[in-house]
Amino acid sequence: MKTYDTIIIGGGRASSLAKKIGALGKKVALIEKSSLGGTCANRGCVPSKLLIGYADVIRNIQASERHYISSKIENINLKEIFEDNNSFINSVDESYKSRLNENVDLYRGVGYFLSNNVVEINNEKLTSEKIIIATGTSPKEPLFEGAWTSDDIFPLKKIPSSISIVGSGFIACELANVFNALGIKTKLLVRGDELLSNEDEDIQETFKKEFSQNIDIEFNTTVKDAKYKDDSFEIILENKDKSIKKYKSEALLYAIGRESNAKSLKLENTDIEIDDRGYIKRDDFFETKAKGVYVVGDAAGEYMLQHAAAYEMNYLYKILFEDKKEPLNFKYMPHAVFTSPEIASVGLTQKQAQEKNLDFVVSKTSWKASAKAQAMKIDYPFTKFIVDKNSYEILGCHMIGPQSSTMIHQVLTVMYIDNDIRHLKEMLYIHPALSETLLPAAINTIKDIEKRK
Ligand SMILES: Cc1cc2nc3c(=O)[nH]c(=O)nc-3n(C[C@H](O)[C@H](O)[C@H](O)COP(=O)(O)OP(=O)(O)OC[C@H]3O[C@@H](n4cnc5c(N)ncnc54)[C@H](O)[C@@H]3O)c2cc1C
Ligand SMILES: NC(=O)c1ccc[n+]([C@@H]2O[C@H](COP(=O)([O-])OP(=O)(O)OC[C@H]3O[C@@H](n4cnc5c(N)ncnc54)[C@H](O)[C@@H]3O)[C@@H](O)[C@H]2O)c1
Repeated sequence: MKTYDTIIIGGGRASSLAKKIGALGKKVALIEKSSLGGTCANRGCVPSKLLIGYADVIRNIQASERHYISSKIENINLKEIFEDNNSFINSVDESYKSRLNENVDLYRGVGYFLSNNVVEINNEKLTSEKIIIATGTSPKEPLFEGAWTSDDIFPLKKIPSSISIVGSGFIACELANVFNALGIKTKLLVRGDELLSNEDEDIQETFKKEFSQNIDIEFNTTVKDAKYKDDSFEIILENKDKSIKKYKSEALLYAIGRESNAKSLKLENTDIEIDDRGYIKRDDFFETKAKGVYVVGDAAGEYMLQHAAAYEMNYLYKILFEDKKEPLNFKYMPHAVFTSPEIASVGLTQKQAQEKNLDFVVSKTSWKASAKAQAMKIDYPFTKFIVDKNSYEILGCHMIGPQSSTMIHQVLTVMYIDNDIRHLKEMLYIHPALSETLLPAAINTIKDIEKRK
């Protein structure tokens, strides 16, 4: 049996953690069953955002008429686009591997527990007083044979001429935007009548209106049957009103959520407990029910976001190696949806603030006061603030419009340092940068609070 200072199971974001611990001169065993870099780098955030880069250029060209410029896309070289993306994906493992140091022993294969502090990998037994589980999630399986999940398009083996995407969350909307922009006939199949149902209702409403202008969406529908025959699916949809629709689509992709990878860990050999969704339980210091065994990132089933996973892993490092004594408390977890239109959000939605019976004001301010925003010649972008009436604390902020994911960082900074919306009113803005749109948004909110005092 080999003894290590730390064993890490799952080499996604945690491969950086392995490198950091190795740099302290400690021996680390890093166990990865697939490609280093995990979901985000190989089949998630990065390759999907690289594709969104192409989609953004196409959307701008398509919208040029707004600026009295006639333009026509002559050709979209799908082969080059996907080859580029595939070659990035093919480089990820090597790139992560090259960053590891001599103290990290990389084991390739599925790691699992024999007991609380013994892990088996490829018939070798490893032990450590510190074991970190960072095994992430996998896509929920498609309901029909031959259908894809997002894992099947990163890398993409065959470019379809048409694709149907089931789902209405982050992945379905981001990918529908990409495929549609690239000129691949795209249909989004939604079982209810909402898109991005976790967003604030005002954001959802504007998003649905704008997004539907580009994307062919079938709401209130279920795939009753899908048979792959002669290079395409024959899809039968049953709508809520029981009507039936039949059509063909070359590809069918399911983006209906993700599930825990905990099953592969043989946790029945340990004291580690899982919750009713199959995610590993932990305390405030990321420790599972087994002493010295920790769980971080998607494997804990809390946020499913790369920035959350990265933050947690850095924090665990501080707990284990830098004497950090306080638990990590994410008061505000931001996210963005990289679609067209783009959304960014942090904190409570209006509905959540109401459910919590908080004493708050809501403001919704168009970006149109800014010349830079006017220059974009689009009407819908706005910022919505939900702010505590007594303390001026920002409880939630929701944006929809170009570069929202960047713009929201100004709000995040205030929330992080000293959460009081009055800072956004008092600070100096470069005129007429897009961020300046936060000034009237803050002024409106504060005016509203003061009116009610
Ligand atoms: C299409 C898509 C787009 C996304 N876009 C974004 C985005 O824009 N922004 C964002 O914040 N998040 C995004 N995410 C989510 C993000 O990818 C995850 O939150 C992040 O990857 C979680 O990191 P992790 O290290 O916890 O897990 P993972 O990256 O999933 O890593 C877990 C690793 O563990 C390995 N593993 C599992 N079980 C075992 C075992 N028993 N033995 C050995 N190895 C094992 C897996 O092979 C994997 O490499 C996206 C996800 C997808 C699917
Ligand atoms: N920009 C980002 O940060 C980003 C991008 C992509 C993914 N992610 C992460 O990846 C996670 C997974 O993304 P996702 O889109 O798969 O999950 P999701 O939870 O965002 O959305 C899943 C959707 O599928 C629908 N659904 C579930 N079962 C269904 C069924 N049987 N038939 C039809 N529809 C069904 C749900 O109603 C929901 O709208 C997200 O939670 C997110 O944290 C983040």
